[in-house]
Amino acid sequence: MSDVLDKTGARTDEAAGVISGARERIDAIDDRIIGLVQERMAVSAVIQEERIASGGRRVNLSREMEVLGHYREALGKPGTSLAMTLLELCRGRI
Ligand SMILES: O=C(O)C(=O)C[C@]1(C(=O)O)C=C[C@@H](O)C=C1
Repeated sequence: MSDVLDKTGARTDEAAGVISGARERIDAIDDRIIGLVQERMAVSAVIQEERIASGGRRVNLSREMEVLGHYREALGKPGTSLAMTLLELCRGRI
C-alpha cells in the first residue's frame, strides 16, 4: 500500500485523493478558526481590562450566560462545551 493510502485509511487511490484534498481544506479551516479564537481573546481582553480599570470584576456571569446560550442555540449541547472552552481561553479558569 502506498504512503498516501496508509495515511488516509482509504482502500483505493480515488478515495485517498478525495480524503487528502478534504483534509487540506479542514487544515485551512482550522487555521481560520484558530485565528478567530485569537482575535476573540484579544477583544475579550480589551473588555476585561476596561472593566477592571473602572473598578469592576474580570468576570461578568450574566454575559457569559448569553454567550453560552448563543452557542447552544446554534450547535446544541456540544455548543455549550465549546463556549465554555472559549470563555476559559478568554478569561482564564474561574
Ligand atoms: O462581555 C464581557 O463583558 C467580557 O468580559 C467578555 C467575556 C467573553 O469572552 O465573552 C469574557 C469574560 C466575561 O466573564 C464575559 C464575557
